[in-house]
Amino acid sequence: MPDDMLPDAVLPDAMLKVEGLTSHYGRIQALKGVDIQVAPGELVALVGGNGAGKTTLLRTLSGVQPASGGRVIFEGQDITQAKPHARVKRGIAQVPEGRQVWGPLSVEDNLRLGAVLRRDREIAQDLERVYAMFPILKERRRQAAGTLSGGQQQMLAMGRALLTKPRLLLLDEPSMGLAPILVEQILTSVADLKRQGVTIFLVEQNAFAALKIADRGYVLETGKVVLSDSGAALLANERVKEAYLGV
Ligand SMILES: Nc1ncnc2c1ncn2[C@@H]1O[C@H](COP(=O)(O)OP(=O)(O)OP(=O)(O)O)[C@@H](O)[C@H]1O
Repeated sequence: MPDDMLPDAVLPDAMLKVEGLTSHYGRIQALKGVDIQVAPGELVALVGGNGAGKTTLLRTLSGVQPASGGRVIFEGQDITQAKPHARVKRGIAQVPEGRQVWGPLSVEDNLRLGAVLRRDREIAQDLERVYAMFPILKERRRQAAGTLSGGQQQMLAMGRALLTKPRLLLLDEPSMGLAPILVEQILTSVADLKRQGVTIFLVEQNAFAALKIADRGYVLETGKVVLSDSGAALLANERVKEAYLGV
């Protein structure tokens, strides 16, 4: 393990522990033994270039992509083989790359889809919380989701994930395809969510924006973690600056 990696002992109570995780597409190995930890209440960013394996890692955490080796431990339970819906029930929600909202359905029906696995009666309250966070969604709640802009669809995808009442939110490239001002707005919302107590694992190609709000970060290259440190230290790291920040 390189000197700049955090040893396991630093996070004895990690909410999420990823140990030696591997994943394949046929003969292509996309993840080559990934070790990552996220403590309760943390906002942890994963940055890396095209094809590094970021999306594959998130899909393996949410259970839609099988792991070929290693382990995923969530709140002390081994969930490496658990089905996606079982992980949602345990409190893991993923906001997928490209939003994937249901275009013909209304904004509010999209949000309610996030709550279909819930049995409690607090859904109306949580819906109001999402509307308070993203007032534009309340304004457009009866409108078809497909008519929203890219930034609004990202808010909707985040709102839908929040309706599952997650303890761990997995975000895949929320800034993708958005104008710089919207990137800032979306990532400010992500930082707000952390302040409200949601633990967040944020995958981003926009390394600067992600590391700026992250407590800690990991750099993934060709399926392996090559660096890990606080968000601020990674922003100041020469290798990160050169490869991901264009400075
Ligand atoms: N469905 C697939 N079939 C075969 N290979 C795939 C598939 N999806 C991804 N890969 C390969 O796995 C590796 C990791 O891809 P992945 O999409 O996880 O990277 P990424 O870091 O998310 O990149 P991007 O930012 O471009 O989405 C790449 O080499 C990619 O070509």
